[in-house]
Amino acid sequence: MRAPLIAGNWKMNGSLELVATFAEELSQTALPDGVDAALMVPFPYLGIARSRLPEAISIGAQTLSDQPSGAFTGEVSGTMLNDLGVQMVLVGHSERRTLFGEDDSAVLARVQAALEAGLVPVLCLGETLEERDAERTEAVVLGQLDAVLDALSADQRQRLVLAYEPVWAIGTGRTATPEQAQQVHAAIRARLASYDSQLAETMKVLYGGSMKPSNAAELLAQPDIDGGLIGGASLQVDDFLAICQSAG
Ligand SMILES: O=C[C@H](O)COP(=O)(O)O
Repeated sequence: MRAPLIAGNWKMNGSLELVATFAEELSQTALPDGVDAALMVPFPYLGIARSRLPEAISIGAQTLSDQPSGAFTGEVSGTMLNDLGVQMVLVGHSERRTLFGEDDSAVLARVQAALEAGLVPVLCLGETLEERDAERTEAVVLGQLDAVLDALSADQRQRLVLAYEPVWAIGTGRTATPEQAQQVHAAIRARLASYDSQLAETMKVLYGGSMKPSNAAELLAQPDIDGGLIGGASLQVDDFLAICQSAG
């Protein structure tokens, strides 16, 4: 049984005031039984988010360096994140792949750095609209998955969370239909089974891309969708909580 995980990704948004709002609301509102929640906040807010938000909410970063330490001005290592009590980190988000040139080997290096630091990597996968139109969705998504899983040990693979995010649905208001999302999630699950049947049973595969309170329930009802990676709607505490309720 995979407990659903609702993870908010604030991207480069938010403020100390928003952290305080979430801290207040989330300390007054219990999450539904059996639902895990996480917030991926910008680097400057990680420490205060960890200290002010309830322990039940995991705190995540949005990227990390592929290096453990050294002369890499501006970078943040997995060990530093761990020092702050951060538990998770996004890796391979499409905005990192597209805007910051992170290819599959850069993504793999960051997954390995996260594992080395004791963090849970949330590995993001997804196709562009052009790739979907060319009927290459599964080839692209499974290729991104293999590029990481092939290089990890069986034990390391078990520590990942996956997020399928069709690039054309991110921040566009255009959500994959539940059937479209389920089809890709099922293909991911089948590929996981080709590595290890236990892995396919236990690994959480989240959906991301314009998930909001009005569409979360039907997406989360799909058998292979184990939660959501929420961008825009995670900036409103009421919307974030409503999506957590939908997962309950
Ligand atoms: O990480 C979150 C995703 O990029 C989804 O963002 P969105 O919910 O604003 O479409």
